[in-house]
Amino acid sequence: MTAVAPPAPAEIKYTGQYSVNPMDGVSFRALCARIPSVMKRIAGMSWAVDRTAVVLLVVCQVTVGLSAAGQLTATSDVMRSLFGDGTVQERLHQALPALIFVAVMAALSRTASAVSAYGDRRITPKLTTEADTTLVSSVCQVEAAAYSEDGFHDRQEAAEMGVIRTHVMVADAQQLMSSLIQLVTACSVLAVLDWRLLPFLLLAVLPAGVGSVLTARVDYEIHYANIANRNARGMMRWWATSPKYGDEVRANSMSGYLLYWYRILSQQADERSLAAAPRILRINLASAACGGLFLVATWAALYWLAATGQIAVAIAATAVFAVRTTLGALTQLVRSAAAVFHTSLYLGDMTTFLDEAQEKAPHRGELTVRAPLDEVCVRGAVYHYPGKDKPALDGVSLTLKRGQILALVGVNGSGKTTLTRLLAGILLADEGTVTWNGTDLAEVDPDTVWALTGLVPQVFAQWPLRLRENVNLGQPRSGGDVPVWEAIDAVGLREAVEDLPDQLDTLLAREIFSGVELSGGQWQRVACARGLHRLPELLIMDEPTSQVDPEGEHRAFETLKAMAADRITIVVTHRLENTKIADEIVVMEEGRVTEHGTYEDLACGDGTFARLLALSQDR
Ligand SMILES: Nc1ncnc2c1ncn2[C@@H]1O[C@H](COP(=O)(O)OP(=O)(O)OP(=O)(O)O)[C@@H](O)[C@H]1O
Repeated sequence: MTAVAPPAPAEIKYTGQYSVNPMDGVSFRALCARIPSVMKRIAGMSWAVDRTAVVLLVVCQVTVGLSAAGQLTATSDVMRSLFGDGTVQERLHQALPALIFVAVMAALSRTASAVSAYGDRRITPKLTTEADTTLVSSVCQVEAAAYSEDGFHDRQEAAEMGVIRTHVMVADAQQLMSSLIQLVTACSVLAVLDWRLLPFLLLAVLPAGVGSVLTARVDYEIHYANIANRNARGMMRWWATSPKYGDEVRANSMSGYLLYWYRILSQQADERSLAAAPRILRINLASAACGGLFLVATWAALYWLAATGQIAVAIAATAVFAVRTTLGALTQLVRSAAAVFHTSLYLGDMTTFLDEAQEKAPHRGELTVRAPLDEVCVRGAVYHYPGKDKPALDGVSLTLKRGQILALVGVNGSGKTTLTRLLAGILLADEGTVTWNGTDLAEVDPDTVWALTGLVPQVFAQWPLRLRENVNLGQPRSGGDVPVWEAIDAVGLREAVEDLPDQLDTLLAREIFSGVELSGGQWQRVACARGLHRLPELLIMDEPTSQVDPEGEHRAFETLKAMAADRITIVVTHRLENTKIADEIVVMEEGRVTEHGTYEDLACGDGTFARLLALSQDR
């Protein structure tokens, strides 16, 4: 077999309504004007997580600033004494108190800086956790339809960067504050010495500030252009490295192609970064050249003032310190302002996404539904997935009564899963209604619906939790472990669980130290046990036994029959023999119900069900 070179992955572009970089066309002034509002937001977020630490930070910043002013003023006294009259010993003796004061101020400044770093360490982890959990909970709470919207996941990826930036946010804001305070104090001292030096100094650092903001903007542009690549790369990384898919990757010799794909995606992102490098170099060179020029002018002005006798040599010597302190504070100020600005870009994405998630959270109504659930009724339901012209459901009507088992069958893509999502209120119909006990789900608080629902989906989660929580999903029923064992018995898993090292306490995640892995069928039995453990009013099982052996499957369906009287049960299945347990079978085709009846009616008829049944027995 000749090896064929693999096709390169398509260039992924972040497109659609949200693909426009929010920074495009925004003026430099507008960019700088964002900084105070970002500082306010950072202060607000920090205040919310740790007020004491915020107060500590402010006190420390003020202390650092005041001690800088004290050091400068005392330095001026030291210089005056050193350049004054008398012997060297006398002049040194005279300068001693001011020197001691400088040392005390320096110690105070260092201590305040250390305490301030402590304050930062107190706030930052809480802030990051807060931002992270807010993001996760917002995504968990959006209407399920939002997941199908174009670019939703990409915007979530962009928002993740805002969370990551919270690591440095407080440190950046704190440096900005501290350099601002130091600057004000140093400038005041310098102004008292000779105000004519100030404009030169400002001009010396301004180009660095402009350069930093422009560089931050270019960085963000690259970040924005790479969002889709990062998103796809992250998913690919997980799928390629997760042990769950390790066999498939190896036995199908996929590693080569996956790595090739992963590398190309990374290279596409790198190319964008490299293309921007010359722009950043030009910005940095220009800002360094302008800054250097003005700095030379500052020193020249100082020299000229001293040489022409306009300021005393002692003052000029102090001015050297003041210029250095001011320069340091100014440089720090522009750097941290640029960093805060940089952070603001990512925080902007995060808050935009959180606002979007808030908008997409269910706003359905205040009505509630309560057990017992006697009837679920679908009337003329139509549903389109976002961006799709063809409806996934096209005018479905049916009524389900308490105690009834309904089987949903049909070819792949005929709309069975979508119908179950509407019945459980996960999706709302575009047209028509779904009612529970006569109440339209569009007006009901969805939490009250889901409190009465148990869903075993086709693709179920394998939670990295202990076995107990994998069954009760962290919602234990009264009776301790008894109901958990009952659910485990109902799916025939007791023996396997008893063999586990810690039984119900066993962690089901091979990737985590001391965790164990179950077989595919055992995992599916656990998923079924979850649905049964909830004793729901509406139980939906979508292909619940596709990986389970015949004995387990038989047992699961026997259990369903035994439990059916107290609920409405829906089973989606391609194994048509299993539909014998159903009181009614509904056959779906292209989003419509085309046949319904009992197994005997449909099997003896000449419709789709009979055709599919014959095919399933034709071996
Ligand atoms: N999240 C989604 N976003 C967009 N389209 C979707 C989504 N889920 C399903 N669809 C589309 O809706 C149609 C019905 O899908 P559905 O999953 O309901 O079919 P099904 O009958 O359950 O199929 P299967 O037997 O394969 O499970 C299909 O055309 C499918 O492509």
